[in-house]
Amino acid sequence: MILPRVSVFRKEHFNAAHRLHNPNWSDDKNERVYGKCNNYNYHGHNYDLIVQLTGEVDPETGYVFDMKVLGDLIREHITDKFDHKNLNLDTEEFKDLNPSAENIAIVIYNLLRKEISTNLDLKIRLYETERNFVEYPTHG
Ligand SMILES: Nc1nc2c(c(=O)[nH]1)N=C([C@H](O)[C@H](O)COP(=O)(O)OP(=O)(O)OP(=O)(O)O)CN2
Repeated sequence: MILPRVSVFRKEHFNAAHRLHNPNWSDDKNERVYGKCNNYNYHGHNYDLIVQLTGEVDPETGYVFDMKVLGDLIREHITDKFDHKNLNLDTEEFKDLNPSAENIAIVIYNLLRKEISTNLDLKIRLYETERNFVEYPTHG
């Protein structure tokens, strides 16, 4: 029997500070490429995170995945780690990784992927501002 596949979404939120900076470049080049995002003393964003899971609807529960449990997983593995943190200074993940929206989405994906069955496709959408957002991965 072919079971219908549905996507479920959970939205969470965290605030964090960061600085976009490439240590292999001169200060001038960093300023030219990243502009105000290279501010020496960091700057903050209100990140909106949308986690998408896609899979078959379990005929017994009617669920693809319990969205309450998904919220708990995101809080435990993502927002408790990054909320109200300076990503460059306070987190292991971005010690040597530029905390662009793209890299933050990849890090979040890799942290959550370990927690969720591979029967489910996982996709991350991260809003850095109301107008700037990224998705990872680009397929699935
Ligand atoms: N590919 C990427 N481009 C940019 C990133 C990024 O992570 N990946 N980050 C930034 C800035 O950190 C931040 O997003 C601010 O960008 P900006 O466009 O200035 O922010 P707003 O949308 O709030 O401002 P507007 O007034 O709409 O310009 C930049 N680029």
